[in-house]
Amino acid sequence: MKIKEVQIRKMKMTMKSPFTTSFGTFQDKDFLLIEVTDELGNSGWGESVAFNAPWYNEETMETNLHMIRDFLIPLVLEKEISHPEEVNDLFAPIRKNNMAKSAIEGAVWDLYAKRNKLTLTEALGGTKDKIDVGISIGIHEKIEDLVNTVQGFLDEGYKRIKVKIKPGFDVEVVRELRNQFPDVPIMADANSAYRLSDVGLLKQLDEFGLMMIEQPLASDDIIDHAKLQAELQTPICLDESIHSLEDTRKAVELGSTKVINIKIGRVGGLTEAKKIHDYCAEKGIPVWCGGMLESGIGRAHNIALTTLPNFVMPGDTAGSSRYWEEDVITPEVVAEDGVITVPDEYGIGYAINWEAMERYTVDRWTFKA
Ligand SMILES: O=C(O)CCC(=O)c1ccccc1C(=O)O
Ligand SMILES: [Mg+2]
Repeated sequence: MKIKEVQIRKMKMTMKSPFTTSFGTFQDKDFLLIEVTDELGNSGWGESVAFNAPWYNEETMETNLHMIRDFLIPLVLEKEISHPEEVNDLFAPIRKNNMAKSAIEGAVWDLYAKRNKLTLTEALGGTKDKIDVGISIGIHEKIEDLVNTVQGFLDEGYKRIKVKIKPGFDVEVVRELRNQFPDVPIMADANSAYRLSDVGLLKQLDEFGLMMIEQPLASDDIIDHAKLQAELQTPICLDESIHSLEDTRKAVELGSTKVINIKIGRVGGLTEAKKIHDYCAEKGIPVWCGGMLESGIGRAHNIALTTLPNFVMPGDTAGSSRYWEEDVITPEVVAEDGVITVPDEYGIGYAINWEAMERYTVDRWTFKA
């Protein structure tokens, strides 16, 4: 197939409620959507998960716009691509900028699946028709408010509770949650808020039987995480530190991580995500799919990825209604009793809600050969 046209849409959506992590609060989401069109008129969609500010990683919506427009689109336009795995090779001359690459690569996967009358799940080799999902809950000023929020999501049926922690909002919070919810699978995500010297404090979390602690130490570290894991009973799960299969291999070999959170954008696309999945399956490392507060487009990609067999733990892919008054896809993603039914339409499996799509679009650019 040949990519004849690429369109970038700049989107502006506002989440129903603010989401606070150790590095800042999100509510307004400005992000990019990509639509690629082939010579037969088929189209595929991808989402850039870069945020407005470079808090989670160094990319932003604006750096992604620059990379996509000035470097990545020229590498795919008019190229003969027989399989989306080739997009990685086309992008190889460009260093990093994984979220920008992933936005286009994801669109090419959707296009490829639709053109070949496959679901994205089938194109990836996924094996599930339903996936279990958990929910990620931001930092709340008051522990009692957090307890109420957790109870609400448990009532909706989410299979696992992830809470954000940071220094000063950690041991007591987890203790209270464990008291209130003795049997619920709970995990904590620190988003790199601690140093190895906090080992004493982090060890105090061991008594609460957390499923795992996500990214306790620096986003560029795998050495100190290995030292920390040797001291902790709670399994460490790396998020920010993993950008590729190579990073995964090194972290697993060092013993820095016992679980991996795979985010498609962070690793540069579905092809690399699948490679990480396959490697972890071989090594007996369970994986789950992380989230970046995506719109329905990115969410649909996450669902398809999660159908691969070694996604054995509930991910952060909650239903659309957890984030948005109205999503850009139809039907919206629905989590019923913590289970999402994998769509059976071709490609990402959801149609565009054009009315919402246009309403949330603030700018757009079209590129042709
Ligand atoms: O619901 C989601 O999409 C996941 C939310 C989440 O935990 C998160 C949100 C923004 C930035 C980083 C993270 C994270 O997984 O670390
Ligand atoms: Mg995380």
